[in-house]
Amino acid sequence: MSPVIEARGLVKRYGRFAAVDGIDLTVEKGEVFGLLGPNGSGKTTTILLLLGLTEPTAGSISVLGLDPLRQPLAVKRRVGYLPDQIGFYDHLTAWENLAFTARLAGLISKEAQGRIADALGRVRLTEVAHRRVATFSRGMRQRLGLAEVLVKQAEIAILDEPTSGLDPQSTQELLDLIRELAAEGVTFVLSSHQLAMMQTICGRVALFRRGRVGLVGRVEDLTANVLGGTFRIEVEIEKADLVKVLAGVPHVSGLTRLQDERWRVDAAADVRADIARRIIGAGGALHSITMSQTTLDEVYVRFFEGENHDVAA
Ligand SMILES: Nc1ncnc2c1ncn2[C@@H]1O[C@H](COP(=O)(O)OP(=O)(O)OP(=O)(O)O)[C@@H](O)[C@H]1O
Repeated sequence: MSPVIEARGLVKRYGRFAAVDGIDLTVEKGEVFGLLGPNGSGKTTTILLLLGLTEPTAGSISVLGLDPLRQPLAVKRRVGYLPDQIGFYDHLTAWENLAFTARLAGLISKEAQGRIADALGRVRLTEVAHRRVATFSRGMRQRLGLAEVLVKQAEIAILDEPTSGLDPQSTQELLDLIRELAAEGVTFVLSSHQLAMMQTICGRVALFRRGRVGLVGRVEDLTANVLGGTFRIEVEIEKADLVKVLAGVPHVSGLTRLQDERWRVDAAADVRADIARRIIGAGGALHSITMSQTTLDEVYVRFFEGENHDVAA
């Protein structure tokens, strides 16, 4: 494991208000790491701290082994940042915008030409390379943002709401590109409220709550932590009392009646075979037994609903 981002005890205060209130974060090389949380929970402030765009009140940050505050230019050179509204020069073409990026990255012209052509090819913008960016759709702008990451060969890309406003196909294309680049070792930090998208792309996510990271981990692990069961099994039965049938079955953590004979079982393991055997053994009729994946959406809703229960570690 080689961490590319490490934050310890990070605090950012505005006056007496702590926008970031003691965050510890470790992101490994090649990870796709998600920042989630309600508006105002501190995600953007954390990103600004990582980029050296604002000064921490306390704590330490290391990005690619650099201190963003002391070495902001080195960090900017090696980290790509795509804010919600990516700022391109609209009156310039895609190619010209990337040429500008290349110049800032200190590339000589010949090397820049090759990289720009390759990057535009990878993000499928070759055909519109010489069109003004003002005419680009949001999906094209997002892809051009990733082309920038490619041109400067950024090792980390931080993307804010990368798929908001994109149609399903453009979303898919962007996510495929992110996956490809992550497989090549680029580390991604994504901040988004689109939970279903985050669940498909992020290896780990951090749930922010009032300036702190309440939970961090793989979605499956958060599920176990927040919902008490990783596996959700739906059972449709007849002529059996599921409450009695399941009494004492190992790994079962919850039972909810959804409709007359439809039940949901929460369990810490895949206990479908065991459940089926017991229902038949009790003389019941088993109409269906299916397992559904818990969504990040449910984890999120339950986590923030549970403010008073304080499920956070
Ligand atoms: N420059 C500032 N001065 C004062 N307060 C600020 C400043 N920047 C951010 N804040 C406050 O810090 C808190 C955290 O803001 P931040 O933008 O980090 O939240 P966020 O999680 O990114 O929210 P969103 O999901 O809306 O992007 C908010 O209450 C915000 O009002």
